[in-house]
Amino acid sequence: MAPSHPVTPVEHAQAVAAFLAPLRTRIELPSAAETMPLAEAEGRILAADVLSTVAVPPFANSQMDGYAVRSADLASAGPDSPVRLPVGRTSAAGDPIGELREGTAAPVMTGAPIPAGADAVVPIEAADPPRFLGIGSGTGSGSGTDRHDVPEGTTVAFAAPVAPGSFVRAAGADLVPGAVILTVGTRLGPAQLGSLAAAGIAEAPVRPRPVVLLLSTGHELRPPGESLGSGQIHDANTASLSAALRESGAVVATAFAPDDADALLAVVLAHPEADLVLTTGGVSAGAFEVVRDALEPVGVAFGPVAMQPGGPQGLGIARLALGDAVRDAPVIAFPGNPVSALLSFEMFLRPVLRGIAGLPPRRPVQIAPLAHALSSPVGKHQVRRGAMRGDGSVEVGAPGSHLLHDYARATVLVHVPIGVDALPAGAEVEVWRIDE
Ligand SMILES: Nc1nc2c(c(=O)[nH]1)N[C@H]1C(S)=C(S)[C@@H](COP(=O)(O)OP(=O)(O)OC[C@H]3O[C@@H](n4cnc5c(N)ncnc54)[C@H](O)[C@@H]3O)O[C@H]1N2
Ligand code: MOO
Repeated sequence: MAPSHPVTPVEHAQAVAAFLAPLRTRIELPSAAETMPLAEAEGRILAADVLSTVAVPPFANSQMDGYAVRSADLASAGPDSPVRLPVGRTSAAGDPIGELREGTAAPVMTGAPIPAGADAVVPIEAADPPRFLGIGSGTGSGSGTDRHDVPEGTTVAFAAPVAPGSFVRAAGADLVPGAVILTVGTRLGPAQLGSLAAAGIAEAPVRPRPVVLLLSTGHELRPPGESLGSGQIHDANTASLSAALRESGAVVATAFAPDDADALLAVVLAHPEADLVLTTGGVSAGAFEVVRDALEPVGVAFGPVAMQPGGPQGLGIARLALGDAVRDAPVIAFPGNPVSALLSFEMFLRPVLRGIAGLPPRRPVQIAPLAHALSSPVGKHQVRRGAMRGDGSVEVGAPGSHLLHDYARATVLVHVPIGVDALPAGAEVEVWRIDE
């Protein structure tokens, strides 16, 4: 970034994406893959194609509760000339594959193997009688026992022919052995995890997630839950940015650094696992700018972005001395005001992290008319928090970068571009939905 004159938010977003490109490349290396049990793989990205070694389903099975038949046996069946067949042995889900004797019909339940020799299923509703008699666990033949055989002499009639293959789910219909189940880069959601499980796969190769050290700075901060002394406030950024980072697929470590440059560097050095250090606070023009003081001399550039809130930003590799060795720590520095910090995340970091995580990088965008007039600093891209009204217009809240509660109630972010100093009611603005 250019530290002396403001860059546009678009330019800074591109700079952040370029800055994190090496991290993305590293994460996407096949050799970086981790093997993860399915139960822990939700939301992760596949690091390699996954192939099936088995057929799914593994055997031909019935799509309906009914009778497995040879379709040829019913060729002459009609309303006036029903075909009556002796009832053979039942096939229930979980039974081994049986065999259908020629000229018989075998009760078959949904998901049960089609007996060898059968090529079609007639649903029970189309049989006469249209219900199973003398089989199952409710037949009174003794508690807990399932009856698979009907009494000798039982028959069933069919009043229509059946096409070969009717209601038969073929072996391998979902997956054949050797088929690619999912390709590299696929995000593992419910259907993907289920499909892997159906193919008997218990663990998957996934890409590592970026580890972000989130570092809040400022003597005035106390964790929520603690009482405040004079001049102190509760730390909001750790909560908001931790959630934002996790929602975008990152693993978060949190730390706090007081307003002391050496202490801040020590915290960074104590977290070698971090792929990225994200700081909040201590970057503007005050006399106690700990982030700037600590990191500017070791390589991080600070400067204004023409955005409001979120103007002061920092970006760069901090080269830190570690005994005789050095450690390069990629750093992104956000301003401390809670709205500024969260909007900085929204504009600069969220799209990149979500791209790495296989998530849609952009918010849903729409154009909406303003419910009322507003003003904006002409040299800055202003991002206001707003809410959609029932009539489709957008009501815009106050611009202050300390008004986090307003943000919490907002449903949209309202964008007022550089070069605009005022807009009348009814003017059309770009809004990003944040309520999904
Ligand atoms: N003379 C100037 N003053 C300021 C300028 C400027 O250009 N010239 N820029 C203003 C803008 S814009 C912003 S944004 C802030 C940025 O300040 P810092 O990043 O240095 O942040 P701090 O001074 O540490 O804090 C600002 C504000 O936010 C509160 N804060 C900080 N961290 C947290 C947290 N984790 N949770 C809740 N609140 C936090 C802090 O108490 C301050 O009130 O500078 C302006 N000033
Ligand atoms: O740019 Mo600051 O982020 O407005 O409060």
